[in-house]
Amino acid sequence: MTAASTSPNTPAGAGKTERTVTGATIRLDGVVKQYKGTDAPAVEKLDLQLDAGDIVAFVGPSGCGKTTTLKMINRLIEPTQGRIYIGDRDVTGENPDKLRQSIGYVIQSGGLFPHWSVSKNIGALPRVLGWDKKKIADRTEYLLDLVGLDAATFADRLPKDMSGGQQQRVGVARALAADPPVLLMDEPFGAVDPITRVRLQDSLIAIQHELGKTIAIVTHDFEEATKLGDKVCIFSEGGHVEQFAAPEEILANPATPFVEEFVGSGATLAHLTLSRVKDVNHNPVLTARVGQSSTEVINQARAEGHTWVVVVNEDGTPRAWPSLDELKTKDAVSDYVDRRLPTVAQSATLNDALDSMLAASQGGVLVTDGRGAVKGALTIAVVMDVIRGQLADARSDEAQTSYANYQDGSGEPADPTSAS
Ligand SMILES: Nc1ncnc2c1ncn2[C@@H]1O[C@H](COP(=O)(O)OP(=O)(O)OP(=O)(O)O)[C@@H](O)[C@H]1O
Repeated sequence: MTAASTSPNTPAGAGKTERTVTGATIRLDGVVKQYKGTDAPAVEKLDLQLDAGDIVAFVGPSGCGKTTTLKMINRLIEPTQGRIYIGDRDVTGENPDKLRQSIGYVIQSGGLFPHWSVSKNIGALPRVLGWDKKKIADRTEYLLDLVGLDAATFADRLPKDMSGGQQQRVGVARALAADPPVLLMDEPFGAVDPITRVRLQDSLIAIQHELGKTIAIVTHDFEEATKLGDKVCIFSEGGHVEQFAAPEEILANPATPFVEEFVGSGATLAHLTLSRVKDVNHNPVLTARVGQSSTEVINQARAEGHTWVVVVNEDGTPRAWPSLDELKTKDAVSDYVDRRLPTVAQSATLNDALDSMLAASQGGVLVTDGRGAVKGALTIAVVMDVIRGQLADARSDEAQTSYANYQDGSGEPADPTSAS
């Protein structure tokens, strides 16, 4: 079930090409949940298949049954009827504690044990499974690196001494500790600020590209759903599936009036969330290291037509982006770190890139790979060009009477072929 294979499909969404899949298919077959003492089921007869290696985002109005559906997969909530399969296993009758050892679970704010260090939190399930100390320590280090935290700095910290975003990263590392094929995430990024949220989303996409788990994620945010989801499942009351499709398909062809209304007037802008930083041209940058001769760097930058450079660490992560005039003030490239440097991952959307520029009051943003190394820069002019193009396309699709072709009083567009 966890053998590596290559997905035969290349679904849209998080920008997939050929990739490793270690996840398992999740299948809900006629699943019903009726809570005791309620008149109507919270989830009525749900049939749903989440393909191995996909991220599936559950969205819909409050109370429609998203969380109930998610928690039935790991049996934190017991279905009233129906069967649930993970891979070939019918898990409906399995011991729930055992089942949960093979399903990662991430909740808002990470849900860490507050009095345990980061490494103790991550090693919790491996210890229950009887792994030896060395294997647990190696796995912890690997996972901290995977979620973008330095093991030497964070392994012994208590959750209270970390930011919300860092705690959430540890929450993801802990959920992946025993290498489960399935990861369930319940509003994982609901409690962090918007910039941290974008970083965590990009991190999840990078992790998913590396691991290929099957991930179900509940979110209130349609934009987040379209960014993360290979497929988005839009629920209405009673766990009724209004549409289950790739985000592009939902935006282009809403299946029901409910979906149309849910997606709403934000649909045009939501298209922006489907354009990724990696899909638009970004400019090359010249990188420099601390201690390099400023004259040398300036000469090279001039020869290549740059007016500024990016000072990077050994691993390629950026420290600062001084102009050539700033470089000139010192003999060697300084070790200054600019804490407000705007960066976006290649998997980020153009919306994210714009947010990042606006938050830093800059006309550009550095583009980084999954591990944070600088790959180039994106300017506001490039983003605006793409937005203009998309808005023009969206408008021409709307086939409405426009200012230019309106004929007085008729309410109809003028016939462009008739002479008047
Ligand atoms: N333990 C419970 N007992 C009775 N009813 C419940 C229980 N838990 C949830 N419900 C009801 O079941 C329905 C679905 O709840 P659920 O939490 O799955 O919705 P949701 O879509 O995740 O909502 P939200 O977005 O607000 O978190 C709601 O009407 C809710 O009030």
